Amino acid sequence: MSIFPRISLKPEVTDYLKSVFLNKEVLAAVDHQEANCRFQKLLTCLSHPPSYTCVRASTHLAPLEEIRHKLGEELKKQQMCTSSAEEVSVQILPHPRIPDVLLLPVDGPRPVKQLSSEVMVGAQCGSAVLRGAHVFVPGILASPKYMKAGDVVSVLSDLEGRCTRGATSFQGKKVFVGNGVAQIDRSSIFCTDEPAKGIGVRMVEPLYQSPSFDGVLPNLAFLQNLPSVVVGHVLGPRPGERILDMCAAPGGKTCHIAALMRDQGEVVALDRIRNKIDRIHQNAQMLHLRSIKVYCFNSTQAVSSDPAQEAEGPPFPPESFDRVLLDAPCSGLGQRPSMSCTWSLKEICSYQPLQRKLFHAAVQLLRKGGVLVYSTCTVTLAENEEQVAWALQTFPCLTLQPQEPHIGAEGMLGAGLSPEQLRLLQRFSPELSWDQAGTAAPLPCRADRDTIGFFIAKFLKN
Ligand SMILES: C[S@@+](CC[C@H](N)C(=O)[O-])C[C@H]1O[C@@H](n2cnc3c(N)ncnc32)[C@H](O)[C@@H]1O
Repeated sequence: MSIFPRISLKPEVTDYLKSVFLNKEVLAAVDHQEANCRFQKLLTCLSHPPSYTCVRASTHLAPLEEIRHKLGEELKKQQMCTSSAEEVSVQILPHPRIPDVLLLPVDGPRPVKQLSSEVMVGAQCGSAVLRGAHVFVPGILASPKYMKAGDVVSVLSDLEGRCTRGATSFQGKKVFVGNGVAQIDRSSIFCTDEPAKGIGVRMVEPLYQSPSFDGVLPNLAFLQNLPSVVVGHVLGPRPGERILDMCAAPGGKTCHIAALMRDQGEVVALDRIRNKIDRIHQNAQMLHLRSIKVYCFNSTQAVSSDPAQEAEGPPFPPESFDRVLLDAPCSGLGQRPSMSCTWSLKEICSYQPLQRKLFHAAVQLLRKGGVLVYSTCTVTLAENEEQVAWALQTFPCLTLQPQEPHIGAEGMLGAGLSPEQLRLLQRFSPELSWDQAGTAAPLPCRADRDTIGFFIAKFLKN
């Protein structure tokens, strides 16, 4: 059900996206009204959270059923703290086709009454609350003047990033995301030299209720969007192989790859941003994975000009890897929920050249007969199908491969790809089933459709 306004974008970005979703090839296949209706649904579903939470289970450490049982027990304990014993029920379902996925329904939107006491949080924090998080202190922008720990407050998300930090009220564009209990006085948030950390508002009546995974079985249950889990399976790593993850932080997919290899072989994880590298180490340690080697490195320069170089770390000689994952930096327009994006069209369009540079390095580093997977969490043609068309033309050694599992839709029309090529691509398009019927379907059926916007292409190097 829609309760939030459509995602707010700069008009130039809306016009651009509309021209993408109503491109000539699309309009030759479906009528204008239908294409426009899909585009409007996209803008609406992007501002709403998916109707379930996806957990990747560490099946390299324990069987799925055991993890499912333990998770159920932990979440029951969590619920007992806020509800009476009769009300406690936790539904955790396995995914019918993906052996390491557990799905938990989200209850929402719920009829929660907004209060007069308002805590304003940043848009990113507001989106996290809609996916089950509490409010952490750094996310708080404004609070009532005399707010004390223990006060019951409403939490609202600042849609356009206009709320001044430390304000006592805010009249700009905002949306209500639920009620909670302040864990900290206002003075400890804004009037200290040492910035406070930890939970600032514990959500007790969120608009969308889903379990908080903060500290719950951290080594066995890893929160990850369903399409991101699909990427690991599509890459298909095998024990003993050497794999490169070119854009790895925070390491969700790196760890999945190592887990699928039963921690046998080597997974090289690169990321350009130094302070994100620690997260890859932490995640690998938490999941007991030792086959991961992490380096802070610009992957566009990861190919060594000296083919005889035998160094352990980057740059690497050409053809050093059995499989390469290029989970590319992208405009991120598929993320849900996302109520506003303040980026200019120039920013949105800035990723295509960088992705191509990374692609060049990926193809060189892959051995003949190896597999390359390219993925993004965005919805544009320029970063997805157009990149595939460009890659097939630029690298005659590459051919598109079928994906397993293929639970999303096929590629989108508009980049000149043939119907056979489009069928080999996997595009997660939540707008295609954004209606009452789609969200009312039983969970395992709707899980594959009610996802973030995402794209996956799999290539073989001949
Ligand atoms: C989509 S995120 C990766 C998410 C990650 N694969 C996961 O599943 O947890 C893209 C990452 O690319 C990194 N990045 C951007 N440009 C890069 C470059 N030239 N070389 C290496 N990493 C880069 C960013 O720092 C960011 O962490």
